[in-house]
Amino acid sequence: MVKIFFPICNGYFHLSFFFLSSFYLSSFSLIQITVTLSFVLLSQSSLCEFASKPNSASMVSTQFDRACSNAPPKVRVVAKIRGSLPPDANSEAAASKPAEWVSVNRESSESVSISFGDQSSSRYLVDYCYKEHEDNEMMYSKEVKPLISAAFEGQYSTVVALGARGSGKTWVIQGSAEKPGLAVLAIAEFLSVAEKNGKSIAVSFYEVDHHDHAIDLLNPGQPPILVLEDRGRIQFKGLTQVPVKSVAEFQNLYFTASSVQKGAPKKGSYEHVRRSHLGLVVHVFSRNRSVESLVSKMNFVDLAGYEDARKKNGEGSGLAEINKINKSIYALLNVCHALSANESRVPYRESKLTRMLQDSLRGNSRILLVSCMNPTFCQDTIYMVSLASRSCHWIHLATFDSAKKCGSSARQMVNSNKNQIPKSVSGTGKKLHGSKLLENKTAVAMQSAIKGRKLFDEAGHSAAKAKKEISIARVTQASEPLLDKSLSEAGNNIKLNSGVEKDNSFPDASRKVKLNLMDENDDSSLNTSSKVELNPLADKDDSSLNASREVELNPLAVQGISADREDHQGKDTLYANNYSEGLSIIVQEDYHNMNKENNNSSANVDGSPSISAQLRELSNSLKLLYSSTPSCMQIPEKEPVPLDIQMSAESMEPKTPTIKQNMSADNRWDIMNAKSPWEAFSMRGSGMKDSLVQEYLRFLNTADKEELKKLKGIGEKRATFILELRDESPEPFKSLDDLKEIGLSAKQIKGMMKKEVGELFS
Ligand SMILES: Nc1ncnc2c1ncn2[C@@H]1O[C@H](COP(=O)(O)OP(=O)(O)OP(=O)(O)O)[C@@H](O)[C@H]1O
Repeated sequence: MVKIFFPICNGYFHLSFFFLSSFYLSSFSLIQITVTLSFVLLSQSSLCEFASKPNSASMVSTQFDRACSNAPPKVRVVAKIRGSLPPDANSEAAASKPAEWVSVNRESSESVSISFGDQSSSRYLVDYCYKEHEDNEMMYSKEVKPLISAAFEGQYSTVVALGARGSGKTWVIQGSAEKPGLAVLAIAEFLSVAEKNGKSIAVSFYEVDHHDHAIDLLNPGQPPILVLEDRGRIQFKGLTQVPVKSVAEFQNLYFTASSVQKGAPKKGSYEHVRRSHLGLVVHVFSRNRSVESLVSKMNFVDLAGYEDARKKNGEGSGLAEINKINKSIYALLNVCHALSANESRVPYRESKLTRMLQDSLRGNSRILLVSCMNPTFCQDTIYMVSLASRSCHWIHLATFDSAKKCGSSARQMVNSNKNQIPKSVSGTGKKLHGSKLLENKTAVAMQSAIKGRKLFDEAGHSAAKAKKEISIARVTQASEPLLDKSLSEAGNNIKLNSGVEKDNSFPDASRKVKLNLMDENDDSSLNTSSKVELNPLADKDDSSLNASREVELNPLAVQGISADREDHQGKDTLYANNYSEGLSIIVQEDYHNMNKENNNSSANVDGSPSISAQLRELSNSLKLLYSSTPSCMQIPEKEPVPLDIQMSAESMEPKTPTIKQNMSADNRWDIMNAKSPWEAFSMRGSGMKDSLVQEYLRFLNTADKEELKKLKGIGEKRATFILELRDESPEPFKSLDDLKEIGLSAKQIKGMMKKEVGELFS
């Protein structure tokens, strides 16, 4: 028996599954128990589905959201359909039929939805969409000019153009000599206001390449720019600032530097595709140029074109570059999402670009994402728009659902739920943006679910990788409140079969989801193999939860997803992509439903334990099994055995195979097989070096300020900085390379290590 409840609230499928399960409690009797599991399925696909359904309720939501928060949104997302040159000048433009491919629908006074081709059921919510005939001037006066006035009052801001290749990003940011882009138009305004107010303007121009190196384009040939942080203030080592006094001077500088960067390639030519992000920084100074007199900064970022790596045939540097560039695009969108969700941890350190922009993104700064769209069919454009939309419109999507559920009495619902829910599941006790609404239970659950996971990453666009991305640790951790008791203690074999039955209306909120705990048709019942797999989304009934030594929660059955992807390729690829985009499962205790179920179960006539007790038992067991399973075991490869030995071995006693544990940690296996004492000695030496480095990094990640200062090369300033880094990320140093973040060169790091080791023998 399966009951499904959704949606509950806040744009996430909050599914409560009531399972009727059977398992043997003893070899003689079959007792059926009902187990309640509450899953909060937080998935990008579900977000997208809500994005695709911005009906009248979304209007309510957007208005409601804005009404709840007087402050303008931190991240604003607008779309821009690329314009075209006259047909004879640009053949692709001639073929463009935007009206046929991109549809824009007004959803409210503050949002529009975008759909592509005949996929009118998939719509992406953005704040505004500029059509192909609406030029940069229009976008500038509506979106950018207000940010410039704010810049003179100290507000930092960042304008980012993102999109597929050839979607018009450079056109939007830089423009051409005849048709200036946003950056050029902005400089004119900056100069004019600066003159009136006695302020001065300087610019910097850099690129972040696929190696994640930031290169100064106004002073090329120098080592990569270093991003340093001193008492919360970001400083750049190696980034030139050039004062500008006129637009012509700026244009000259800007266009020259960007053409040098691009090596003046023919745009659109595959071999010469630019695979780097371009960043322009406009610094506003109150007096002369100095850190102290910096009033604010405004950034213009022309991201490298997004390209689906799977489309590139073959391997090699091109593929690796695409992957790296895509990764940094996801990193930026993750940051935007974290900021718009007001999360406590913002993953600035995941890419150089986000580090470069860090001080312009945080605090009360504003971000404008311009999602550039190709006017003709382009799958990458759809993907980019969906990501941009989700990076900030998740909150609207969230309220959409609340509004739908609660009608006009949304506020009442919030209040009525208040008492039932923990204030903060995540423990950070932090508010969400504009969020009285989000005080309700599912909002907290949603916030918690968003935390600790990346929204956008490589897996987001790859079904196969999506499976890997769902880490055992994360899901297991998230399941802890529920999975509380020992299965092995209970000594029972329990099978959980779960399946998703998808129909053609998959993207609709009404898609069918079925989870079975008991499947009588499944003849693989009571499998006592050493693997536990909980697979709540599988088309086939081949997933089971078996008592085991190894626990794996796999929310995306590869089979299911691959099939889905293939089915939808072409016509419905978008759904497949959305579906595969890192669908995450966070298992959480839903107090309400749990109580309800407990009430039912407390009436067990056969005197069997209550459902919650049994559930606790079951979950504890899983936890125990998982914790007792060594996480890193490797079985050495078998040596080929000569035939004669094989034959004689048949008569020999069976032997327990040798199992090597954590080989990489101590090289024990290699050392055992070393051919000479010297080889063994060298191996041991390098093993010791590794562990010393690890110890050193662990020290940097955990020691207090006074202890840190005991290290050679770490003074008051660096120690403070290290502690600040730890506020951002609990483990900022994962390799010696990360020490560059605190301004140490590779040579200095080596020297420091040598001194530390030398000390041991002194
Ligand atoms: N509004 C417009 N009007 C006329 N032509 C345009 C417009 N926008 C873009 N184009 C043309 O479209 C082509 C691609 O534009 P652009 O170089 O800006 O794309 P891009 O997204 O920066 O590309 P890449 O990803 O390769 O960096 C260029 O030839 C550009 O001149």
